[in-house]
Amino acid sequence: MSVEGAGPKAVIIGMPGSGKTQVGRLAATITDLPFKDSDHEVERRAGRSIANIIEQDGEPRFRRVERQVVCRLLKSFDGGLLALSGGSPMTTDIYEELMDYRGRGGCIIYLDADPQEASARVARNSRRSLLARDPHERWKQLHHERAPIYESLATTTLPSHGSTPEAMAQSLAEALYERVVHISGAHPYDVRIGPGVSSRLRFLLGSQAVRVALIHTRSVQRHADHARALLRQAGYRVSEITIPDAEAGKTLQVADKTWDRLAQDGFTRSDAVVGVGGGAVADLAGFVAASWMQGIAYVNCPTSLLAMVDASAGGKSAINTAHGKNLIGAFRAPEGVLADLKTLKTLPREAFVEGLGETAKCGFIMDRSILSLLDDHADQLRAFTGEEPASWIEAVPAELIERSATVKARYVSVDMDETGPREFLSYGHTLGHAIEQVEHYTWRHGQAVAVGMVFAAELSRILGRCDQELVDLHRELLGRLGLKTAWSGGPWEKVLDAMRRDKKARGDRLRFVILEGVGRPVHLDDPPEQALREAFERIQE
Ligand SMILES: NC(=O)c1ccc[n+]([C@@H]2O[C@H](COP(=O)([O-])OP(=O)(O)OC[C@H]3O[C@@H](n4cnc5c(N)ncnc54)[C@H](O)[C@@H]3O)[C@@H](O)[C@H]2O)c1
Ligand SMILES: O=C(O)C(=O)C[C@@H](O)[C@H](O)[C@H](O)COP(=O)(O)O
Repeated sequence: MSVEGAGPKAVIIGMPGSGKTQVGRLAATITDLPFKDSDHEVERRAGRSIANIIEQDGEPRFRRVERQVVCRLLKSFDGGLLALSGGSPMTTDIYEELMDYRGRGGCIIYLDADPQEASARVARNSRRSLLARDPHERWKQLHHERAPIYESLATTTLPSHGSTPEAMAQSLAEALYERVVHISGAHPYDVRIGPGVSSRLRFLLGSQAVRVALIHTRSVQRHADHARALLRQAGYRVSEITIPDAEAGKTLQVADKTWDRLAQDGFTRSDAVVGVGGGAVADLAGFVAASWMQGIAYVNCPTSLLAMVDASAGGKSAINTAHGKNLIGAFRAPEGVLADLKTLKTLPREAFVEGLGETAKCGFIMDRSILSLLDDHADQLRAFTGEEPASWIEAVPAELIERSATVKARYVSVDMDETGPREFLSYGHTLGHAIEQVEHYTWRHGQAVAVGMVFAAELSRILGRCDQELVDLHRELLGRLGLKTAWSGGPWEKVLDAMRRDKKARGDRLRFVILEGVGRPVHLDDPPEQALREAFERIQE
């Protein structure tokens, strides 16, 4: 995240005793950034202690000086870490400046302290004169008043319960380099993208869950080991469930075995599921969480590019049946999505390239800048090895993930249950899913969707809804990214039959998403079979 114009890299807010100064200083050492504490700046400017200012001139005078100091730092302390006093966000001018800073892309980190730990710390520190009398009671009262203000400002909340200042500083340092996409709606949550974001797992799961089912495939054992360690450290009882890889994990049999395990291990409605893996894991874990006891909490930790850009967010989950792809499923929002960029290191090239298919889809349906980014970096992207420097991963793939997740968020936030515009996210999927089924899931999803998009573009052109340039753009860009643009499978009748089970179909009518231009998706109802056949012929190899 970076703030537009001048301003700190991050502002740290929170109650007295939450460790803002200590944690901020440690985080500044880890990140090699300058650090300032607004209380110290006020004291430096006044040439005396805050206790002295309050005692002699009163609190209103102190707040006036503080307002001048903080408002100046918010504009001028470029790239530094700024810790504010607990009360400073309560001053209207400072609150408004903070909102403005946040609006410019600024990062505001709220250290959400444990009441016992923080008030005990305050009680030991006699310098905090505002809390000098009955510190525990006064702390609680202030917390009650201030927490809603802190929460309304925070771009990131770091609960500090039971954490050491060093661990908090590490989480804070990681939070500085993460990107956040917010998904709103009845159950809002964030998609966090960055190196090391999986350390947030405990904060998302909270204190309600006792048991956590950690669902993953063998291929990501190393990332699951990391998640297990984090969960155990946080005191959860972990049931590790390894499922078959890829589409073989998205079946009723696997779901059934997983439900059995939840029953044996005593999972109740307050327990939770964590899915670590590619899109197939996100689908199975999300479906199990949505169906167990009519729905329990879950967190997705995507480890493939495709799962990061698409499958892990949105709360749609599905399993396949013998009759087709994704025919059984549910809608249930996760508690959050942690796209830890470090996990991409082990992702095989073909799986990475496949993820570019769904990324391009987001570009075609809504955000042209995604297509430009893909085009600019096509050679490096298609040659992905996992050995790329972190600086490149955090610049190019991270940007693509953030932009694609933003496209997804725009649709999901207004149409969680897919009664309208969310269907645009399945651009290229009507034929794509049919290819996967006809090919017995030997084709990767992103590759099948790439061909499906070329088919949809051809269909649009045949019906006079777009020009040839758009079709050419599909073939050129997807081809440059190492994605397939043709398929010679069939026969047509089998493909048509599979497409009839696409979830956009209504009664006997097939429905497609086509484009009238980049960023201009529309529904196409019941197209003539002749046009479909012709488009199908044009995608033959
Ligand atoms: N629910 C949704 O909104 C949604 C959206 C898009 C796609 N999907 C589904 O997602 C699936 C495709 O996702 P995918 O491309 O991630 O496929 P996948 O889950 O099969 O993963 C691809 C391969 O990469 C491996 N892998 C994943 N991360 C790895 C890592 N970090 N290191 C080593 N190996 C790793 C997997 O084990 C697998 O072999 C499809 O089933 C598709 O239907 C769902
Ligand atoms: O989130 C959605 O909605 C999508 O359609 C995203 C698609 O990329 C994804 O492949 C999804 O699983 C397809 O859903 P389906 O309901 O058409 O099977």
